[in-house]
Amino acid sequence: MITVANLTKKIGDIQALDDLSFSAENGQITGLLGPNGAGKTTCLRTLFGLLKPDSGTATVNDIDVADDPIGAKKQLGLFPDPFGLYERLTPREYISFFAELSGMSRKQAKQATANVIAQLKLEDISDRRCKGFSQGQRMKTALAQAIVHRPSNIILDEPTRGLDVMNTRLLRDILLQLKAEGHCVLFSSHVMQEVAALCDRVIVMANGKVIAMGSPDELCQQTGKDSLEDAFIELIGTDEGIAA
Ligand SMILES: Nc1ncnc2c1ncn2[C@@H]1O[C@H](COP(=O)(O)OP(=O)(O)OP(=O)(O)O)[C@@H](O)[C@H]1O
Repeated sequence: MITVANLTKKIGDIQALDDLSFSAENGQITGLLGPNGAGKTTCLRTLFGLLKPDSGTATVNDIDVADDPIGAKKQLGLFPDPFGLYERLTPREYISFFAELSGMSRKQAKQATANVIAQLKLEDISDRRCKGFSQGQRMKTALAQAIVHRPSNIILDEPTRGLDVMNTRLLRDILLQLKAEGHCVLFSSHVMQEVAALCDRVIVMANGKVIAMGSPDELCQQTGKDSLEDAFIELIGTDEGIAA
């Protein structure tokens, strides 16, 4: 479970997070939906301990990220930018490097890497260098890295960016599988269809604040609209920065 409580963060003159509070439950996919500049990335970076909030707390399975960053990270998988893979490494080397960073012994890391390679059906590329990989191959390698240590919580920042339809569907299936296994999945997006199709709960954000939260159906009911897209525009007051 992931909880943020009263998070504030000012970057330069911009109030990127403004008293932001919400939680994401186990066994659910929670979407952080907001227009460009809403503060989604800032929130996720704070959760992963990459940014220090000015005030408020971020906790992962009740571990305060600021007090125990290593303990919190063990419970958290971060889906990184798939374009930032180490090109000289093979997926097997890359994934097991991160498994060891999470605190596993070399032997445990080797086994965990073999398991995740089988789970994501990466066998055909697992011993090729990442250089030249397609976007889908990169996505799967990045995701394998995020889940190799079996974290109970996974956060993903705009995971479908740059993916084609097939790979978007593949990622969707993997997220649904993680949810079915009881993981807490939190992802940010400004793509309405993706959020409507996947999320049990949606946190609507703008200007660093929570504007509304609920299931896609509840948000439609709250606003008296038929689609999440119309509900979102009603809540935010504009369709700027949103993709259908
Ligand atoms: N390093 C930085 N320097 C200056 N301003 C920043 C920095 N990081 C974030 N901001 C500002 O903080 C606000 C929130 O940015 P953030 O990247 O968290 O939004 P986002 O919701 O992830 O947007 P997007 O959908 O465009 O990725 C924006 O106004 C952004 O310009």
